[in-house]
Amino acid sequence: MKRIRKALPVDEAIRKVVEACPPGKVEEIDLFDCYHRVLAEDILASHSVPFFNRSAMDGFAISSSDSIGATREKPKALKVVDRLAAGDVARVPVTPGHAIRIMTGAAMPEGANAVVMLEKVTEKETFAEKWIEFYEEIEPGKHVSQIGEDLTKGELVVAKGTRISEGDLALLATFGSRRVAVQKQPVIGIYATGAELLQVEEALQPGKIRNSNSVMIMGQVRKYGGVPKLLGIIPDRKEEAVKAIGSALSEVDMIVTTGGVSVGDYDLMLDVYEELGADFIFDRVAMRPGKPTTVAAVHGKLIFGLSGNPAACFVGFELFAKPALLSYQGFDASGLDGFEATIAEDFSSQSPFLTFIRAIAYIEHGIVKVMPMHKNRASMLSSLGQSNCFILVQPGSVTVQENEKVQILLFAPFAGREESRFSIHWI
Ligand SMILES: Nc1nc2c(c(=O)[nH]1)N[C@H]1C(S)=C(S)[C@@H](COP(=O)(O)OP(=O)(O)OC[C@H]3O[C@@H](n4cnc5c(N)ncnc54)[C@H](O)[C@@H]3O)O[C@H]1N2
Ligand code: MOO
Ligand SMILES: [Mg+2]
Repeated sequence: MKRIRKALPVDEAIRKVVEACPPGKVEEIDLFDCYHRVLAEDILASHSVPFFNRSAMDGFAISSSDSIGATREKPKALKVVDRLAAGDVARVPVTPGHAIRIMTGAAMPEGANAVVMLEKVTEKETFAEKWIEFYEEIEPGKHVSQIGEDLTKGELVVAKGTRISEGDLALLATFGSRRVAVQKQPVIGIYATGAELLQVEEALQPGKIRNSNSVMIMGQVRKYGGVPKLLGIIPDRKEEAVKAIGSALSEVDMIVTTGGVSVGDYDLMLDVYEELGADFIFDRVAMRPGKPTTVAAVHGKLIFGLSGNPAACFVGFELFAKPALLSYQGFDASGLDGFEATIAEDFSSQSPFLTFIRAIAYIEHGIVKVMPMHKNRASMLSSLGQSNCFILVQPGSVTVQENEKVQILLFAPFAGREESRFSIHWI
């Protein structure tokens, strides 16, 4: 029986994907492999930082009371009784009239509560005794990093759900977290479909094209923290496709296929999914490009049937596979990350559906501007490389004048264009 395909609004389709997304799993890995992974536990400070009062300068640890009355004309003199490198612990305390030479990061000796910088003293040696003279009063705590001034024991240091940055790595190392609980990265199987497809390295042949979607999806999977698994090209034959996708399902967390989801004679993907026992989440979306995008669940795993047209495939991934990848890694992925931008030229469109126009967003004089790309058909690749966002255009006949506001959806950072750069005023 032929399926009756009803186009779902984009927001509803995204919500349904997120609802159907199985919760991700947690694994424990080495800290040194954690960069950009998603933390699966709260990290609390297991001790204060600093853990001991320490010198913030190379200088001399003194008791500030020994500096009272020091001036250029009447310097104070203290006898130097020891020397401490970072990592040392003082052998003797600082007693009145005495100082200890101390390096940045070394623990403050008992009896000392301030540090005079090396540059602020005159060093003298008399009869093998070392002395310093300095010329100003030193307030208590001067150049001393106090216990817990950075972090106090028990404080939340890195929150569950954080994508671990290089700074977070330093914090985890500080607290001895060599093994870290992180969200598992979803493994995404990628199948291209179509008799016209050649491998990337193959010579062109009449009527054929190279498979460009698979490697593009691979990049998108990596961008959102997944692990891509290229599964190759399947021909437009139902039995082979059922076998190939069916056997791949056990090895991956989700599958993305491209092509074969429209209404053509060789568009068999929906039949293939059906044969695999799929629950269809939707089989058409009220959008352009990517109208025939289909998402189904087979044995609890999501299959994304993206369109074969390169730009439609790209949009389908950004709208529906991205939230699933993020959700699997523990993020709230139910909303779209939209921004408002000022359009840089007049624009008009006519479409019965919400349309995603590839565009370049950049910052000009502190304002987010957006320039639509001109080659915007679903089948066109050329604008995919440079663009970093979609302009969302409502259905119907739409005209936008230069400098009017539009909604954009970013899928890459502001970059790649002179206008996006600005000079830093260093002074
Ligand atoms: N009668 C109708 N025809 C079409 C409709 C429709 O509603 N009625 N929808 C059009 C729309 S919209 C789209 S989008 C496409 C969707 O096509 P499919 O998802 O079925 O994809 P294919 O037919 O397999 O291929 C379409 C196009 O994309 C090229 N392609 C496919 N795979 C790749 C790949 N891996 N790398 C690069 N390019 C690929 C393929 O050669 C075709 O040119 O259907 C419209 N038709
Ligand atoms: O919906 Mo199709 O993706 O416009 O070309
Ligand atoms: Mg087709």
